[in-house]
Order: sequence, then structure tokens, then C-alpha cells
Amino acid sequence: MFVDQIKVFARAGKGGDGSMHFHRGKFRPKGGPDGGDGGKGASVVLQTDPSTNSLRQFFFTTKLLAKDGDKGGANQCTGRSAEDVIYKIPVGTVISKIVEEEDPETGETSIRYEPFADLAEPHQTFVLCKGGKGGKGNVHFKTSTHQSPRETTPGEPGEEGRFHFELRSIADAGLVGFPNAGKSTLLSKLSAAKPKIANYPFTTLQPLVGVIHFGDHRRGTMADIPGLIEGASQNIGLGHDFLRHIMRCRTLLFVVDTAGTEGRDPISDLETVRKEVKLYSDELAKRPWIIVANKMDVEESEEHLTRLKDRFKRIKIFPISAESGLGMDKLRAHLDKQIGVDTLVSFAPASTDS
Ligand SMILES: Nc1nc2c(ncn2[C@@H]2O[C@H](COP(=O)(O)OP(=O)(O)OP(=O)(O)O)[C@@H](O)[C@H]2O)c(=O)[nH]1
Ligand SMILES: [Mg+2]
Repeated sequence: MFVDQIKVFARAGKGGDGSMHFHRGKFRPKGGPDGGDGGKGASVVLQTDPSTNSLRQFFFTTKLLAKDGDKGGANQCTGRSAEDVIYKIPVGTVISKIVEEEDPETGETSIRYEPFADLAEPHQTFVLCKGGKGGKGNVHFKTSTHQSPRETTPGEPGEEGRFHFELRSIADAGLVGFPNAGKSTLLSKLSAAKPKIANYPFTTLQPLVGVIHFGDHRRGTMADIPGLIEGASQNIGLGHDFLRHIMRCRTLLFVVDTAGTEGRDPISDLETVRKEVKLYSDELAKRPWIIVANKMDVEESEEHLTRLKDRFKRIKIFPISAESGLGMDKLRAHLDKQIGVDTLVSFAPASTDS
């Protein structure tokens, strides 16, 4: 189950009430006020965790509640503060506050999503709902004219609200494949992005997102992701980092070097990459994917393409040459259908009402 948006309710803890108490010593039966302050209520805190890539946990826990602070005690004892609760969320989660508004004329309520936070950095913490402060004990209210105050203040309530969490993907489509397959070359031809291109592996070390313009205000985004190798799912090289970026793409383009440059075999390359993706995440393996058979300008490619079609019968294969432009129109038209969005249509967050 890939949960990339969810609604939750969160409430921080209330502060403990201040205490009303008078000192009762053996020799001072009528002592002064000594009621202590209440402890702080706990906050609901979010923290981005690079090892999480789904909001699935909130599917089961839609109420994020934090504990109240303890009441103040006799002897000027401050009540215990409650410990903040920390929820881990994926990097790239966008938080909106759900605000209900009533139309003064019609009396109808409508719901608005108010941008609240964009948690894009790893290990970033964010206080979603702040815990209430503790109330004051009666010890604070003693004055020269008022020796036995009975006043205290209650603890403040914790903040609360309804929120919408949405996992923003880095791109609509992601380029996945062995190093040197031509992923960066392809992105540079489809978009205005200028990734580094070279005939050695791991030229690309950081994902780079380009915008593809399909015409008529239609566009989509594509991420160039560093090459994957065998063992990536066990975090060999920068395996997990790369795979995590792939997780954040809606649809995947598996790019292969169909020419089998330097004695490589495009079929086993693709099988290896698919295996690594599956080992990393079953859910990722189920994402929509196509094969981009690159380097078709090289003579040896035809024969490999026939084998590739034989081996992956049910998957769409696009034979192209990113370098010469061969087959690019077909690929572009397919991408427009899959990921193209009309940018003139105003964007509204998808409804998560069940
Ligand atoms: N003949 C031919 N060569 C290509 C084609 N596309 C890319 N190349 C060459 O293949 C090499 C690798 O290209 P890149 O685009 O850097 O490959 P990459 O998949 O991004 O590689 P990494 O970033 O290392 O994972 C370069 O020398 C490119 O010029 C093509 O369609 N035909
Ligand atoms: Mg590259």
C-alpha cells in the first residue's frame, strides 16, 4: 500500500493546573501558600526520516495525541512535564492545515487547505502542535496584603488541529538504469536540464529534475537518477540513497544500453536492475514502468532489441537513440499521455475524503 497523502487529527497535551495548597508544618498549622505550578503539556513533533518513504503508518494512526502535564503539588513542587511525542515522516512531506470556514451568508461550511510546512530536509523537526504551558500555583499570588491567596491558574490547553500530509514526489517520471545507459543524455534531450554526460559510470551523483514541455501548456517532470548496480538494494555504493529517489517518482523509465557497449548484455543489465528494485521495495517494483532501449544508432543494437522484446513481452519498449533523436517522438508522445499535465488548470489538493 503506497499512502502518499492522509488526513490526521493532532492534539498536544494540556499544561498541568497550578496547585492550591497551604503549608501545614508540625509547628506551623497555618502556613503560607505553597501550591506549585503545573508541568508543561507534551508537543506533537514531526521529524523527517530518510529511511521512511510512505505515510502508511498514519493510515492506522490518524490521531496524533500527546500527554498532559501533571498538576502542581504541595511544597511548591512543579508538576512533571509530559514528554513530546515524535512521529517520523518521509522527507518531502508537505503539511497543510485543514481549516473549516462557514459562509456567513449561506451558513455552509467549506474546507480550505492552508500551507503549513514543507519538510524537505532530512532529520528536520517540526512542532505540529505545541503543548500547553503549566498553570501557576497559589504560591505566586501571595502579596503583603493578601497572605492566603486561593488563586491558581489552570494549565493552558495544547494546540490542536486537523492536518493534511502529502508526500510530494520529486518528479512524475524517473530514469532508472545501469551507469552509462544514457539516462542523462535522454533527460538533456527531453528537457532544458543540462546534466553532465560522460562515458564513465556514475557521472551522475545527484538526482536532477528537468521539466518536459509537451506543448499547449502541458508539462511533466522527469528525474535523472544515478545509475544502479548489483547490490544497490543492500546499500552497496550509494544504493539506498538512489533507490529512495526512485521511490519518489510516479512512473519509471528503465533505460538500457541496447548496444551492449563494452561487452555488456542489455537483458541481464535490465534483469539486474529490476531485481535490485524489487529487493528494495515490492511496492516500487509494482510501479508503472516502460523500457527505453537506448543507443539504437549502434549496429549491434537490433539483435539485442529482438532478444529484449522476447524476454519482456508484456512491457512497452521504446527503441530510441537519445543521441541521434531516433524514436524520440514516440517516447515523447507516450510521456505526454502518462505524465503530461495542463498547467493552466488550477491545482487543488486531491480530496482524501473517504
Ligand atoms: N551511441 C550512443 N551513445 C549514447 C547514446 N546516449 C548516450 N550515449 C553515450 O553513453 C555515455 C553515457 O551517457 P550518460 O547520459 O552520461 O549515461 P548515464 O546513464 O547518465 O550514466 P551515469 O550518470 O553514469 O549513470 C556517454 O558517452 C553518451 O555520449 C545514444 O543514443 N547512442
Ligand atoms: Mg548520468
